[in-house]
Amino acid sequence: GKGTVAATPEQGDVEYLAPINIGGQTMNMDFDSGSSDLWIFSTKLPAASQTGHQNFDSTKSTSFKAITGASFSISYGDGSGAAGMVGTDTVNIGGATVTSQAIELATTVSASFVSDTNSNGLVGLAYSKLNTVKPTQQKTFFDNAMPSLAQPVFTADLRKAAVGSYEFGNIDSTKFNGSLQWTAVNTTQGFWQFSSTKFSVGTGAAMANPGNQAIADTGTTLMLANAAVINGYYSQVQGAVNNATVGGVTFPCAAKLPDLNVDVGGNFNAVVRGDDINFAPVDATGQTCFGGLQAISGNLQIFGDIMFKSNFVVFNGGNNSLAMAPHG
Ligand SMILES: NCc1ccc(-c2ccco2)nc1
Repeated sequence: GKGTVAATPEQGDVEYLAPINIGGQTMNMDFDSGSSDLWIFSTKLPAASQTGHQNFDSTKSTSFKAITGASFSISYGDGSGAAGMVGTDTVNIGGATVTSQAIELATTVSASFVSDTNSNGLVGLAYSKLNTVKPTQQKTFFDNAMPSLAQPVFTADLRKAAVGSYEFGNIDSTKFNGSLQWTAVNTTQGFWQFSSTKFSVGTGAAMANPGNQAIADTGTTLMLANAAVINGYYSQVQGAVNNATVGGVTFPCAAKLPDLNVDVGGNFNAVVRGDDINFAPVDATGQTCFGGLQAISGNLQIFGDIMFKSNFVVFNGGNNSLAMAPHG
């Protein structure tokens, strides 16, 4: 089988939401290739946390089964998190269906999830080894769906301020230009991870970024790269400054932003368009803009939605590889 759902950006492309059906109930969810729990807002939450959200009611699903004694607890890089209980139910994403998918019913969620009323949970699409359910770890939707998918793949087609799509089991060649370029991924840490040891800015010379890795993460808004990339890139942007008050690099909104070229797995170069690196104005005057490329320390970079806006991405769970091509 296969399934396709629309991926709709929140205001400002902060995250992309897509509908899934759980035991007959539709929930708009944040698909996250950087984590591996499918958790949902539920009627088990305090009433105040449920306000404004779609809340899954397990008592209204005839196919829901609790997993006695199972629980989950997850925290994300941005400090947000959720925890609760676990059951199984039928999950249908655009036609791709898993009859006994572990669904994690939140009994507590952090404040930033409560206030993000467009999102009613996450669909984790990284490797199942990262799943937080105890005492028995559970599988992701993609792992469970794979054997019945026409191809063992899912694709992300995320667009700047426009509706895109997530697709399971099929690669829609009308959604990208040219040919897909492939790399193997390193699954050791449970991410869709690859090396990225070179980069260039605009038409500039390639610069080394030795020992660096990156993950493809649809659940992170920005593109988080190490100091070498940040300095190499923003040294080419007139008026770019590290603005501690705002919390990152800003530049004049009128700045002409060069493309960023990053090596993927030593196999190909991915282009992140300059226009996609202009993330948003920092205030209503629209004079100063916040960069979509921001710093992260260490050598595991996080290529989030900013990278996906320039590239159609295929995740192949059959042979643990990943492909990219410019959007069509
Ligand atoms: N990268 C995982 C992830 C996704 C969303 C969120 C989030 C916090 C508040 C609203 O959304 N946090 C982390």
